[in-house]
Amino acid sequence: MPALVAAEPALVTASYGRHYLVRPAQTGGELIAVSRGKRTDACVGDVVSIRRTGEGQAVIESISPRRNQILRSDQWRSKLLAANVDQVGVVLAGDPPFSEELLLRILCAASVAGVPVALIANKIDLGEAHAAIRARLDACRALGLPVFEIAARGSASRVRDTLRGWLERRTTLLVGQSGMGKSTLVNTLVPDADLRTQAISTALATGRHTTTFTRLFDLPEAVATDARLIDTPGFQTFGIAHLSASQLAHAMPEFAPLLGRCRFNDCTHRGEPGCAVRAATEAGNIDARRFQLYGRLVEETLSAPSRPRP
Ligand SMILES: Nc1nc2c(ncn2[C@@H]2O[C@H](COP(=O)(O)OP(=O)(O)OP(=O)(O)O)[C@@H](O)[C@H]2O)c(=O)[nH]1
Ligand SMILES: [Zn+2]
Repeated sequence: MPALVAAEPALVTASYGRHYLVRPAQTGGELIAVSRGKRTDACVGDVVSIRRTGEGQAVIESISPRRNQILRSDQWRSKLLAANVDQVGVVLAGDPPFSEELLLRILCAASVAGVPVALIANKIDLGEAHAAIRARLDACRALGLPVFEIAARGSASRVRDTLRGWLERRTTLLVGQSGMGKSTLVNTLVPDADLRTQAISTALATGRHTTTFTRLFDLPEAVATDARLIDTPGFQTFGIAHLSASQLAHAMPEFAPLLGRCRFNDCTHRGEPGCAVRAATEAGNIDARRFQLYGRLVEETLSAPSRPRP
């Protein structure tokens, strides 16, 4: 049957299971979309080709090539968080204490995707808890990661002033362990986020009004110019089964000058004799905590029976 409706480009602005919201480039607004056939792997940030099927509805026919994609995966399946982003912001806090292992997983996934990361240390009003993570934040700064310090529940204008320059003219993927205050931050940056979330919940019939889906917001001009924010549900795990041991080693910036200097070409920098990375750690030139966490991640990658390749 010939197609009666022309295909048009659109941006995926929300995803929940097989249901999407898409914004047609020509008309703006939002349509509810499903993907055609069995391929349901569009994600927020994708540029897709759609065809309208009825009032406010469309099918996704194809996905444009991505310039990058951030995904998490276990040994069985991988889950796309977002595509075509300029940067990742990791929200963390001292209370509850953030997991440094979880942070390293995100850093590795973003590094392999070629996407820069900044840390957003929240809840600085909790003086003691914030002081407790300061040394770890400094270790990240020493590796070249920007670290912003905010109190999302405090002054909105201060939060905006701190983040504006970093947000402007970019698409930012915001991720975080549950409880770090990411929702509070999103509401500070996008004042009508809750209302819009409810509208999306209704449209996608998610049945819940919390962030159980990923969505893209345009930041108000008053907050940041030409900026988009992709909010993801908070998580407690972040699988990186799609990464190889070598990719993990290359995702550690402090290993870079040492790679190729170990005795064995295929050194995984755990227990092998003549390992230059381990020697540097023992000499105090590499942060021992990060080296230890890296070892854990490599162990997990090497013991995974098979890795899904996206
Ligand atoms: N003291 C303090 N508490 C904050 C701040 N920002 C957020 N919180 C609190 O931290 C708790 C978690 O905040 P949420 O914004 O719900 O956290 P979330 O990271 O979105 O958590 P999930 O919904 O589980 O993903 C809430 O009780 C917030 O009120 C802050 O700047 N200072
Ligand atoms: Zn080595």
